[in-house]
Amino acid sequence: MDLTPSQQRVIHFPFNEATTLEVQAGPGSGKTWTLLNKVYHLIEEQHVKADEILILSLTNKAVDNIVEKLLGVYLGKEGQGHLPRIEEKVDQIGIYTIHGMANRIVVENDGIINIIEENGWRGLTKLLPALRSNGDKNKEALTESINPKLLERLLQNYKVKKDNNANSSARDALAEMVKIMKECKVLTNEDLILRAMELLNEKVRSDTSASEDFTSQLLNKFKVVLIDEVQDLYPLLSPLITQVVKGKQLIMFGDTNQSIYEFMGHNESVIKDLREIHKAEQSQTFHLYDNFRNTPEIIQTATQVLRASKRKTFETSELILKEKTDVQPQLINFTNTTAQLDFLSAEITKLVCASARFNDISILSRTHEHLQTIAQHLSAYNIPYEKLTSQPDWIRDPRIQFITDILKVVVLTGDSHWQSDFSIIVTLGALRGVGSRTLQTLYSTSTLANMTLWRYITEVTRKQWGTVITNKLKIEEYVQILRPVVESRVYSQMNDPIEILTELCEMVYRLDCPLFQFKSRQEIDDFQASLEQMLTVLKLCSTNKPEGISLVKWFLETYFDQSGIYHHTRLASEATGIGSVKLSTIHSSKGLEFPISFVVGNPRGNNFPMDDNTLYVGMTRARNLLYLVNVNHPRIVPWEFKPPVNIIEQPKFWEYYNRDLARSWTPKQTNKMAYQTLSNKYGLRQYSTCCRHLRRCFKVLR
Ligand SMILES: Nc1ncnc2c1ncn2[C@@H]1O[C@H](COP(=O)(O)OP(=O)(O)OP(=O)(O)O)[C@@H](O)[C@H]1O
Repeated sequence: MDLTPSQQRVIHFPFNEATTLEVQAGPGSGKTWTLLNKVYHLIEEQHVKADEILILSLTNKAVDNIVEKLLGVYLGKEGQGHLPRIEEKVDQIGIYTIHGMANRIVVENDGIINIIEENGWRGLTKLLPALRSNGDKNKEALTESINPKLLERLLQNYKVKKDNNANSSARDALAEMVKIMKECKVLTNEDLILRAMELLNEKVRSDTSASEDFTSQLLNKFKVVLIDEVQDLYPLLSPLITQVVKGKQLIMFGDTNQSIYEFMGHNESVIKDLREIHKAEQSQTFHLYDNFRNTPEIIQTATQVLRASKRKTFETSELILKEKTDVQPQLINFTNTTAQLDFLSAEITKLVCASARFNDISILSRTHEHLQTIAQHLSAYNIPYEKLTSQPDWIRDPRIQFITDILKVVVLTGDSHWQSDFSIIVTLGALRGVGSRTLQTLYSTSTLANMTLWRYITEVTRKQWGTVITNKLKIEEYVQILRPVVESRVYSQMNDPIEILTELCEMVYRLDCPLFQFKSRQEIDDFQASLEQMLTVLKLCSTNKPEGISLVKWFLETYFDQSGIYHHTRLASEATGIGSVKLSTIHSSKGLEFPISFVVGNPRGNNFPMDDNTLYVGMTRARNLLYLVNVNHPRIVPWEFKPPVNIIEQPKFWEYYNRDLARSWTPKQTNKMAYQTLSNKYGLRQYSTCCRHLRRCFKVLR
């Protein structure tokens, strides 16, 4: 692809330390493409070394995308023959998510840490002393029925001193929570950023010019920092990024209309901070507003969603735009979920019969729950799909979190660098019959005795545990099952992923944990899928484990990053098969594009209007065909849309579509007969109802 004059200006912007280049760009204007070419130019023409370049983004997916496409840019320019040299060079570039960078700083200085997940919050709620509201209904107080989400919010407010509504006993309890989290080395994502900032500041104060560690390198080695999707940064991140950028060349790319994390705080203040790092005369702003992605019909409708003041007013004649298709975005509303789901599967079938590929299609929704319902429906029709979540499903599965915590207990207990009771609290607290009172008593008496919780439950006899604990047998059983494994250190010697997982599951099965009491076949299938993914990541770890560390420890230290690699490999290998429809939240679809997108609202859910920017991001992911299904937005008004077309009857559109994707196409490829046969055979509503009925019978028979 030839670079446009505006892209060229960014790429040829001279390299000078302590300068800022801000690139403001619209959707599909080639921001990422320009960033990649800029990196190539910095290294090959402006003589900046690969390991002096730092690229930061907010999501793992954006980082993966950059790594993969950067290899593509190099290969395009230098040819396949240079692959090993190119890979080595791209490897040297520092490409991180901001949390990934913070994590490296903290682990390098403080050792392994626990980033708190759903099960962790649940465990912590059990440690809260039983407090009652002080009677004032307007004041938020801790009660016995506090849920994990509420605790997370209360703690967050407490830390930023916004807890004026909490009563004094609630405040004491929150102070106690903060103390426990500190003792157990448990961090929230916000804590991680703040701790990284503290550590970086400590380095600034000491002389680190000769140090080789990562934290010092951040300050001294890198010369250029490129930040992608700068509109997604929120105020908490600002001090850390500002410190890293100081004195270097900052090149930031962003589109304020795609800012979708405003609930974390205003992005404008971050942009202001970044603009002020270097002097105004050392800063320049360039614009990219061409649109290579969306059809004019799509971008026009998407722009309509923005307030008039936010719309960029450019003469269309100045811009590079795609040709018109004459197929407007398709607006459709359903009053119930079944009808919506039936429409999705029927329309996907139609699209595929009309020459689209499964891989071309994305379904974007606001919530994971809605996507899960859609996923179940697609699997009933055997339509292949893939979820594009920022975190793979298996990591978010509470059962897998429990298994991983048990693995931490058996592998890390007794490790001198790992003085954390957290996994024990979380796993004990998840057992049947182990309530708040038991957990609180055990934890406070072990702290008083100056012992870790593990030492306390294994060394102090149960008679001494006190009378408050009524379910001592349960805890003894836990000790009996885990103790031999902890003491024998058997897991540290295992190298076979299947053996590790099998042993682990057998051990977990012996613990009486309600999480493993499945209520439906679907739950079993979901858990099995998660286990399979965990196994794949374990296998991956066994192929890249360095010398001198056990497989399980390597897994515990790196599974988060490794699962990203796994996810990626799976998607790549999939490209050769029949492909799959991509299911994603709008937030996770950031930076991606798809030939066809369905942006769907949930007709049954809490259907508050989508905010302008989120909807704008969702709509601008579509290259050629956009469906707006149950989209609830004040500026998307039905009477401004033409009635939906029968897409299989639009040969001109399919000619355009295939040309845009550089695929050859003849009208014969649109197979109306196939669609007719399928819909006659399976019907729409009938098939779905019958299918659900069959699944229910099947479950009973099993
Ligand atoms: N100079 C060019 N000529 C032709 N196509 C281009 C050019 N630059 C970018 N493109 C194409 O435009 C599309 C959008 O590019 P890219 O994904 O980089 O946009 P973006 O600005 O990052 O979008 P968004 O902000 O919406 O994520 C891609 O398909 C890319 O290959």
